[in-house]
Amino acid sequence: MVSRQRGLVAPIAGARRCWRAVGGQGVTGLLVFGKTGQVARELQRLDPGARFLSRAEADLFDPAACAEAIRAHAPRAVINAAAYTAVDRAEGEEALATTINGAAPAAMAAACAGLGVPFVQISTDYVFDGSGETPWHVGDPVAPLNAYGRSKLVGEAGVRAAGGAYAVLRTSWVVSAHGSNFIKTMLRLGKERETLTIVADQIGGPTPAADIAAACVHMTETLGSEPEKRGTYHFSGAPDVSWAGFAREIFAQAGINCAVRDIPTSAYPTPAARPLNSRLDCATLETVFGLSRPDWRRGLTDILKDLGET
Ligand SMILES: NC(=O)C1=CN([C@@H]2O[C@H](COP(=O)(O)OP(=O)(O)OC[C@H]3O[C@@H](n4cnc5c(N)ncnc54)[C@H](OP(=O)(O)O)[C@@H]3O)[C@@H](O)[C@H]2O)C=CC1
Ligand SMILES: Cc1cn([C@H]2C[C@H](O)[C@@H](COP(=O)(O)OP(=O)(O)O[C@H]3O[C@@H](C)C(=O)[C@@H](O)[C@H]3O)O2)c(=O)[nH]c1=O
Ligand SMILES: [Mg+2]
Repeated sequence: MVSRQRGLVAPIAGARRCWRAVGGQGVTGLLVFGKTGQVARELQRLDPGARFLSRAEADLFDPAACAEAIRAHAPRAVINAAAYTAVDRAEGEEALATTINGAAPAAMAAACAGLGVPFVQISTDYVFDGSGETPWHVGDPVAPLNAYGRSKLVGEAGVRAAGGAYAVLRTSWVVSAHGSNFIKTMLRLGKERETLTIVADQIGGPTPAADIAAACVHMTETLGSEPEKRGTYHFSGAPDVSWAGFAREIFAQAGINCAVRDIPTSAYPTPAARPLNSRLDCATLETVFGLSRPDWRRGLTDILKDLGET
């Protein structure tokens, strides 16, 4: 479990005191692309002294401008929490998604490598084709089923090619009190309907954005002194569950009286195909960075409290 209160944050806070303000652009030296997204907001909560770049300040559609922003801020570390995340819309906008999710992180990673500072890129379970039932290892073959997954894969390759002290952190099913996500959709629909039909054959790990933010910060800290830990890692909440099972737990914890009926993916057609098996084997992250899978049920409790639902 990533401890948001003690284990993880305290040592980071200690390390933070050693950092000096860089060019008046944030006091901790951490530069984050993204300001309004789920992970970006949790990073703000965790490290309010970091510098967060909005789309107006750094548009990922302009990768060179993103690299220039990094050089201008001269940060101690960079986390990319911005991305094109509209999975279905990406089917009709793959070139746009590929610039934002592919070329921009590649340019950021190259700028970070040039400055010798750590860079963390967040990627996705959607790089896998979802076959089988065993959890995906980091070295398993990738074969995305949709445009979003392909665009994220381009980003992964670009970040690796840049070298430097990078980490590609693949996560899945991100949830928080902010932005749009499955918990918020279920709260809305569950109050309107008596029954919902939800796919029960897509299995994965819902992951609280707060835990991803804590993991990213911890990884930038570690990579600063141990760049040999660069690489690709998996991080998802436990236990693995279907979307239908996830919906049931949301309604149970929120006290919403809405029945969930299991359906197969084939009964819920969407523009983008989604993987059935999104289970991620997160063992390497635990071995190398000491970060274990957070229990998403506890994260859900926190999110419902944040939303004023409980
Ligand atoms: N959401 C999920 O379920 C999952 C997400 N991920 C990955 O995790 C990371 C964080 O995702 P999450 O926090 O959910 O993202 P959100 O969808 O909540 O937020 C996306 C962020 O990216 C910004 N953004 C989008 N396009 C641009 C652009 N052209 N230039 C600058 N900023 C832009 C948005 O800004 P604006 O407000 O201006 O639109 C917003 O801040 C991403 O890399 C994503 O691929 C991985 C697995 C699952
Ligand atoms: C609203 C609804 C959804 N569903 C299904 C559709 C889908 O398979 C699943 C989840 O729906 P979403 O739209 O939240 O799924 P989606 O936006 O594809 O979520 C993905 O986003 C990207 C960014 C990622 O990287 C992935 O890890 C994953 O989190 O629930 C139902 O079966 N019934 C419903 O009533
Ligand atoms: Mg979505």
